[in-house]
Amino acid sequence: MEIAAASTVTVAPQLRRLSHALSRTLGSASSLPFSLSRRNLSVGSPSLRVSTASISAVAAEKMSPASFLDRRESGVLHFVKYHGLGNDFILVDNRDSSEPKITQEQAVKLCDRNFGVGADGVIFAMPGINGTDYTMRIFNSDGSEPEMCGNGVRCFARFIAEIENLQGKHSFTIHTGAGLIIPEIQDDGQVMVDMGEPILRAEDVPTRLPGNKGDSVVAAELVVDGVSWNVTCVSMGNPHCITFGTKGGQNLRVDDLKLSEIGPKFEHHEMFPARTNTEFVEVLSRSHLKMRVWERGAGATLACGTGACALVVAAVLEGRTDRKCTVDLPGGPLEIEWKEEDNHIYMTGPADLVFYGSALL
Ligand SMILES: N[C@@H](CCC[C@H](N)C(=O)O)C(=O)O
Repeated sequence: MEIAAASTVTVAPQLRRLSHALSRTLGSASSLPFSLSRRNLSVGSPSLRVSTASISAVAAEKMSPASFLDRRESGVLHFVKYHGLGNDFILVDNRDSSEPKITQEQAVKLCDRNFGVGADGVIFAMPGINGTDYTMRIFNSDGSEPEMCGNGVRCFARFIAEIENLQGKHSFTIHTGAGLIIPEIQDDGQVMVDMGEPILRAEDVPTRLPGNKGDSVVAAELVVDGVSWNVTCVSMGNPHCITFGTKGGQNLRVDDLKLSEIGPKFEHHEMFPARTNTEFVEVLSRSHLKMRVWERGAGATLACGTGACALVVAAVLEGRTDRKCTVDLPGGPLEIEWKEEDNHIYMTGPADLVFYGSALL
C-alpha cells in the first residue's frame, strides 16, 4: 500500500470550500462516514488506485449527484455511496452503456473496507431492456454477480430519483437477473418494492436437497458440520437457505450465533450448487422476526432485503408467522408482506445517500 500526495484528481474549489466549511461546522472528520482529507490513497496493484481523497467526498445534501457524476475524466470513476439499513453500495451511473464501467476485479478492490472505498457491492444503473425503464446489475464484494439485491434496489430507486432530479412519489420498472422489479419511492422517502414471486422449486432455487413438500424444500434436514439444521429453501431470483434452528432444538437465539464460523459452511455446502445466502431467524411473534444473515459473496452484512423476503416466505410455509411481518435485521427493520392475491412479496424500507466519491482506476 502506498499513500501519496494528491496529484491526479484535483478538488474543485467549491468542493474544497465545502469541505472546509464542513470541517469547521462538524469538527473532526474522523467520525464522519466520509473523508474530508485531501490525500490520495493508492492501493494494491497499480491498475486501481482508490482516491478517498481528492475525494471529493462531499456531504450529500450540498451537491446534486447529477452535476457531480456528469464530470467525465478518463481513468476516474465518480460514484455515489448509499446504504439500506447498513447494507452499503457504490452506485455507478451507467445509463450510457450496457457494459459495466468497471470490472469485477476492480469492484473487489473498491469494496475493500481497508484498502478501498468499502462496500458490500457495486451497483450499476443501466439502460432498460424489454421495455423497462432501467437495468440493475450488481457485483458482490467478492466480485461475483448475483441476480438481485433487495436493499440495493431501494438504493437504486433513490439514486435514479437524484440523478433524474425527480421529487416526491415515483415508481420505476427495473430489469434485473431476477426479472422485473418495481420500486416505488413513497412520500416519506421510504421505498416500497414489488419483489415479485418467490421461487420454491428445489432445482430452481437451486438446491440439491430433494423436494419434501411437492417440489419445494420446507423444514428439511441439512447436516452442516455434523449438526442437523432445519432449513427451507427459497429463491428471490437469488438463492436463500432459511433456518429457525437445529432439528429438534430450541428456537434460535440469533445473538448467540457464531456467524462467521457457521455462515461459510452453509454458503459453500454441496447442497447449494450456486452457493447460498443464509438467514438465521428468531421468531419473536407471528408478525415479528429477528434475523442475522451470511450473504453469498459478501459475508456477514447488516441487512439483506431479498433475505428478509425469503425468510417471511419460509416462516409462512413452516406455519410460524402470518404473511405480514416486521423483520429486525442488525441494521434496522424492514416491513415485508407476502400477498395472497398476487403471490408477490412487498418490501418497504429506507435507502440513504451517504457521500459522493471518486476512484482512480
Ligand atoms: N444484500 C442483498 C443481496 C445481495 C446479493 C447476495 N449477496 C447474493 O449473492 O445473492 C439484498 O439486500 O438482497
